[in-house]
Amino acid sequence: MEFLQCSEVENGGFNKEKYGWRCRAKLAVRGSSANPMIGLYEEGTHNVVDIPECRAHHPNINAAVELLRKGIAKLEVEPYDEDLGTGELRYVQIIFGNRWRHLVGERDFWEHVGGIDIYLTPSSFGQANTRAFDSLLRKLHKYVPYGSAVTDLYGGAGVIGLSLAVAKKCRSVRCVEINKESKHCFEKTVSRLPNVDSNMSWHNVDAALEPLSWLVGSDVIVVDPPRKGLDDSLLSALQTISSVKRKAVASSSSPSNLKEEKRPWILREREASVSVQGSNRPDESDVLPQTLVYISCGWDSFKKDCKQLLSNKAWLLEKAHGFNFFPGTQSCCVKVLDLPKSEPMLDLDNEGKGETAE
Ligand SMILES: C[S@@+](CC[C@H](N)C(=O)[O-])C[C@H]1O[C@@H](n2cnc3c(N)ncnc32)[C@H](O)[C@@H]1O
Repeated sequence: MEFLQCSEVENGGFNKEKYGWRCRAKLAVRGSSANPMIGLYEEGTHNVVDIPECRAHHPNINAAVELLRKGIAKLEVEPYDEDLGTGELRYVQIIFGNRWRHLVGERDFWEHVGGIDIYLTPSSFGQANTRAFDSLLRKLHKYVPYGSAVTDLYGGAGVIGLSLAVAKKCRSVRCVEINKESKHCFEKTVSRLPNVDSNMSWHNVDAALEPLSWLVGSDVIVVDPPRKGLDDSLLSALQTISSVKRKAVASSSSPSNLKEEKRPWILREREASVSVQGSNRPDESDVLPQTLVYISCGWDSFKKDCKQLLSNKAWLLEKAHGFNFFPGTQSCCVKVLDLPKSEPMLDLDNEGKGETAE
């Protein structure tokens, strides 16, 4: 399929920094084989709007759509008909999957974000709007104390964790990611980091499995889940950890007293998929998270998760910031910092319009 060429969009065939084009597309196909419509739903309907010259998509996506249009007509492929439930082609996804063929241009794709060089492959998650992401990271850095132990859940190639390792001289950074394709990106990125005396590791693990074991040992937890939000098991682990912490404070437990408590989790030695050791390897099993940073690209799931975290005062919301990752749309990316010290500042029923805009 000629579409494979679109992987080049991800691999540096254009200047994302400058234009901020979207380089992935999921489009609906309707109409007839003679006159196919390939585009997005009109707001609030399932009427497909043809967008042959979409200005938000990279031109290569538009070119691929044009090629598809010709192919549908030539091969007489019948687009889906929602009323009749008939047809052969309903949606197309452009630039997805984990098999890529290098056609032209540089084989390696690096971008500079969060103060470090990041290596990305087409099959690893990459932020579409690097300029907005860079602003988000710079803001995030301010909330992470120097020398923290950080766990970066839903970490992709580890961009957030590794930028923190460098900027905040973190004593440890653990990145947890379900997509094994991102391991190579983490390794390559680490290879270009300046000298950092930090224990850095990347784990190919489902964050929903044994989440407590990722929370214990961290001062700061960063979560950056897909649009569906946090997994239930992680949400309840975050609530559990908060109540353990409150109990510890109430009984003025020292860390060593905490160690003696019967704890509901067992820290099992895990085999890290990638591990880079700094000189400092303290026993972190008594450290509990003080700060949770929630990066969200799904407002509804974020509201739901946040309400649950704020219930029973498990966590208190300190700050929220909105970032315009998708210019020309109503979507924004929200970064929230939960710290157990002040009252909520964000009105969760205000449909995401009340935060500081960046
Ligand atoms: C919004 S992306 C964020 C990636 C990364 N933080 C970044 O900024 O590049 C969400 C990531 O979560 C990963 N993911 C989805 N479900 C997961 C799970 N259950 N456990 C761990 N990672 C998961 C996805 O593969 C994806 O890389």
